[in-house]
Amino acid sequence: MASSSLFPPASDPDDPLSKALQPPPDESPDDRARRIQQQKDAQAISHSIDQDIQESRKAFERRKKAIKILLLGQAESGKSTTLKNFQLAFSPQHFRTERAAWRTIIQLNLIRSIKRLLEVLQEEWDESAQPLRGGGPEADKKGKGKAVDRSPARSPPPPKATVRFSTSPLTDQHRRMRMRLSPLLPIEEQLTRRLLPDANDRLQDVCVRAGSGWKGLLAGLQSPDAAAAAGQAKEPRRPSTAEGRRDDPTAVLAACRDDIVALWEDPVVRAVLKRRGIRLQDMPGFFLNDAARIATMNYEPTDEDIVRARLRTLGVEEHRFTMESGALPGSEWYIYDVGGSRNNRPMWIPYFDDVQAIIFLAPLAFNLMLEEDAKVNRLEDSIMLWKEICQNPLLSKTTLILFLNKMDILQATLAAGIRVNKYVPSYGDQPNDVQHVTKYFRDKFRGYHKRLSPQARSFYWHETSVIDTRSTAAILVGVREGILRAHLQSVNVI
Ligand SMILES: Nc1nc2c(ncn2[C@@H]2O[C@H](COP(=O)(O)OP(=O)(O)OP(=O)(O)O)[C@@H](O)[C@H]2O)c(=O)[nH]1
Ligand SMILES: [Mg+2]
Repeated sequence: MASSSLFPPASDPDDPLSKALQPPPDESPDDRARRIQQQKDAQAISHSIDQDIQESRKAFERRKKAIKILLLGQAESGKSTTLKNFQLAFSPQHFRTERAAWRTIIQLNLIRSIKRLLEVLQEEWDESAQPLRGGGPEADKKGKGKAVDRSPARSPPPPKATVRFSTSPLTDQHRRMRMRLSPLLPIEEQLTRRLLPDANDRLQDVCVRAGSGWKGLLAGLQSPDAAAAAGQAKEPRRPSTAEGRRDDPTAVLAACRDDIVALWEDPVVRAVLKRRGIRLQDMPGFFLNDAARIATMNYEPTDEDIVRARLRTLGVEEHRFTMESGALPGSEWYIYDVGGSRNNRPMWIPYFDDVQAIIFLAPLAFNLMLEEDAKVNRLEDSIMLWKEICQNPLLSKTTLILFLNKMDILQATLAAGIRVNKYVPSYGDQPNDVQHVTKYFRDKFRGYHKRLSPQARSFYWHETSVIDTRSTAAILVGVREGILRAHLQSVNVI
């Protein structure tokens, strides 16, 4: 131990170090007291180093024995949402301690939708006053096949065509509402900059860097009354100053509540959105339908709100939790949640040789393109990623579990009459319904798994809508038991 080597026993008079440490023969009482104090301090430091080493050793052993799961899939596939379902189902107490931080994220998600709505209205005003390229406002979106146009407000097209857009049905009343909502606009930028100070380009949506302590930062950002009320709000909250904090969205949202609700429910606005082919409902982190509940001083996120909140992941986040119930309660699990966009993918590799299972999220988004590359179809990208994972030799013994996620969106897409064979010609004239479409793509994933896996392994898959916490909890119980069984088999316990 470090403590014994620092202070050799006094009984060894020949030891050179002991000799060097001997007090001088003419030591004064003050010097003696100082020397003894220094020895005590050094001993305390040494003891705390010993403890740290022991703790690290224990943590290392714990991690070695723990079950580790890696969540993979492209951006927006639902990895972080699956993680939240895991926490909610198996570690609910811990999940709920983070409610205060999620409150701000949900408010920012709502503000983002309002911002997009106002951008659309602005485009409508601009275009109603200016000449347009032939083909109308939808012409440049068709090729992309995007259900939602999430691009920032674009400048009006160059005035080289002859077609004039009809006069906008929007009125002065709409302009006044937009004016009153304008204080919301800078909030997102201000808060996002605080969460990610080194971001230099325009941020697509709310994101945080892994391990940046954003939950603590966000919980701390709320005004004292907001923080006090988050958790057990009994009294309606008041902002701590007349204006509230400049970057605490609560007071500004509450002041804008009636206008937000009125604008979103306005039939003229809905008609404009429909005509322009924009479905804000499909944006990640869509909360406009809940604006009346959220834009209040004492808003408390529900579990479902937290699960639906959109927060882009950057890098790799490690989440450790202890099972609060079920088989092996008290067992430790590590879940690694990764950023799915292309520039994040190289960061996945260091985690490959140390995980027991991968949950791969693949939404059957056959009609959407990647946000980071509008030329690449999302489903093609998912299949390409799946192939890489299946054939990776580092993962040959890893259990792969496929979640065909966002089944609710697939259902809505097919119900809206969007045909698969328009985007995937090989689908041919098979029925355009959920059952056939799911089977077609599931068989593709299964085929690649069988053909490319370096050694035979079972194919596990689930159809999921991970924003539905109830059905997801049932699926996760099965997933957890399966992973546990495979883990115990691999260490020869069963
Ligand atoms: N309708 C629907 N929305 C979903 C589903 N799963 C996830 N979402 C939403 O899709 C958005 C993206 O989900 P995330 O879990 O943040 O995606 P991610 O894979 O972690 O994305 P990155 O962190 O960017 O890699 C969120 O707004 C979710 O609420 C689903 O099954 N159905
Ligand atoms: Mg994520």
